[in-house]
Amino acid sequence: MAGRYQHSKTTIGVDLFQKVSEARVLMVGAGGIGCELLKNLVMSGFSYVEVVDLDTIDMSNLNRQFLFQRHHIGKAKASVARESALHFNPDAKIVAHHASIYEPQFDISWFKSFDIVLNALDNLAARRHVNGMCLAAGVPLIESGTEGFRGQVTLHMKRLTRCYDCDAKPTKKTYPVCTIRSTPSAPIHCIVWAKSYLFNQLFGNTEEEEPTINLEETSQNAEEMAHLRHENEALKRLRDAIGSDAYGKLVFEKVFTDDIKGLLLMEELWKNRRPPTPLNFEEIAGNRKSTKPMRDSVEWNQWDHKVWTLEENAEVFLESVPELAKRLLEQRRTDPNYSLSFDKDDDDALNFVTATANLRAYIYGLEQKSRFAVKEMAGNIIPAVATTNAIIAGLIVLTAMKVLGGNWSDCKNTWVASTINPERLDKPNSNCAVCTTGSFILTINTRTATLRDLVERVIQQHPEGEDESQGLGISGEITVQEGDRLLYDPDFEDNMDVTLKDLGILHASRVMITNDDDDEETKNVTVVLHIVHSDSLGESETLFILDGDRDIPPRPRKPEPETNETKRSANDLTEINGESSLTKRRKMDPEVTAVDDDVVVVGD
Ligand SMILES: Nc1ncnc2c1ncn2[C@@H]1O[C@H](COP(=O)(O)OP(=O)(O)OP(=O)(O)O)[C@@H](O)[C@H]1O
Ligand SMILES: [Zn+2]
Repeated sequence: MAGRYQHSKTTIGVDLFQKVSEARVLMVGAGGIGCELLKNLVMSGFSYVEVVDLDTIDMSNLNRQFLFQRHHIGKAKASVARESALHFNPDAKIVAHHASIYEPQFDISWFKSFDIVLNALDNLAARRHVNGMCLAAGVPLIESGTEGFRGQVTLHMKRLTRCYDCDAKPTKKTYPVCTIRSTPSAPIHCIVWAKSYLFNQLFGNTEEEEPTINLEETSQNAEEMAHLRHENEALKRLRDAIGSDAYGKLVFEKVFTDDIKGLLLMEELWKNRRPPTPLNFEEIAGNRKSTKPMRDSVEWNQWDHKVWTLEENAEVFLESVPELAKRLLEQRRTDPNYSLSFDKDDDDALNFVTATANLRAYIYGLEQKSRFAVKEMAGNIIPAVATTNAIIAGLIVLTAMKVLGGNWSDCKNTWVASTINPERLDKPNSNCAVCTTGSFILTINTRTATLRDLVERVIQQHPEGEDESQGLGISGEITVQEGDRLLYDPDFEDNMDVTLKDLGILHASRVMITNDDDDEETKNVTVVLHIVHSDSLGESETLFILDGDRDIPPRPRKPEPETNETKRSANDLTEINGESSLTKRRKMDPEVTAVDDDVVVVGD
């Protein structure tokens, strides 16, 4: 043991030592917090840990994810974290899964096999998924996050404390649609336009993700809305030219010349603003004779940090459009629905967004930015601090020990800023749409059962006079969804005779049932069904087995959850709501018009 420090019976007491060494721990995420945490766990006497991480090691991880070294680049984080942690305690049993936590192998019964779950994740959607699974499995969850010098550790246990979703998460940074589309007044507005609007319009999924203009037309903005709609239609037509040699020039002239000329006709807009100046393609790019790219005349590092000239921006724009178009068309040969999404680490995408944002900024007389600065602004980059991760990982282990020792009254949620602030645990939020919903495990043969079986027999069958376990007995108008995907509502019965399997409802799928009828008693009830596939159930015998929260009948909830601004995940401060909540929001709020990873454009 020389040179190695480990907790022992003497440092934490015989009883707790026993509980800790017998505990089955799940750690999700082996990044900045996860590396620190795994090392702490194995050195604190934990002897069984399963680690799940979907990623491989990147050069940029090495400065703080100290279980990884240069020769590990490209290898799975989970397996390398395991190997390295075993050097600290060769007796520990660590099981590594190089996989996403959403995979069906990580189903309810697997979650139930753990005594505690520790999240060391970096995104809201995965956190929400684990929260839902822990609620359904009845396993305590320790949630954590860091952002620069700030971080937090929170403890969640079904019915005892608030769940991860009890507190509303800050919504995405929002911008009025008119500021982004017609009257930008800061460089960030041009970056958002380039990244969230034009990039998606040209290379995104034009069927599903197309940002549309849904604003109510008022006399004030009717003219502007009509113009924006017209702009959008024209861009759609232009997309047919994708792949042609002239595509870059056509897009350039449309968005930097014609659309701006159209906007100038709306004199009202420019009464108190500096009017934009349309660009002239021929003057800026049309007459260039040299074929040597302008960037070749400067060092790469300088090129990244300097603010490009108008001509340089035009050149980069005209290079990046065909590059991205080529990639899109190649992929669409095998997958017609393929679309690109903006990634700050994709050189062509970043070049496109930098050049586009700068050309637009020039038009509006705004400051232009270097590629380096645009990357930071478009990617919402906040540096990770190893010390914060270490503090948080230490607090996670302390909290886990209290939970395993049954010492719940001593457990705290902890917020780290310039000081470490413990707070008592709060009771669940009675308006939380996640932990107040009934959650059931539905065992069913997904290959033979149809959506009709699910709706009419599992969900709607009235239990009156029958064995309670036979159905949920939810009456009235219901909606059945899987994630954002609508499977059934009273106006959409197309899939009724399709099997669950053919509808993509498989083992470990989660199906959400919402009762939308007007009856005050049952209004807004949401129930989650965790699907467990079983080959042995079929039509001739038992169709399904339902197991779950019968002791908490589904109860009404108010539509808006309580907000608690001070209690949010540090990681989520710049992070945005997951896809599903955005879609929900889009349904509720017709003014949410354009959506991407970290920006929502809303109506003025
Ligand atoms: N759905 C998921 N399933 C499993 N692991 C996940 C999932 N989503 C994220 N992760 C993992 O969570 C970890 C979070 O770690 P961290 O916040 O340090 O991010 P990172 O990707 O390593 O670093 P950075 O984002 O700063 O480059 C990552 O290793 C990531 O692969
Ligand atoms: Zn909750």
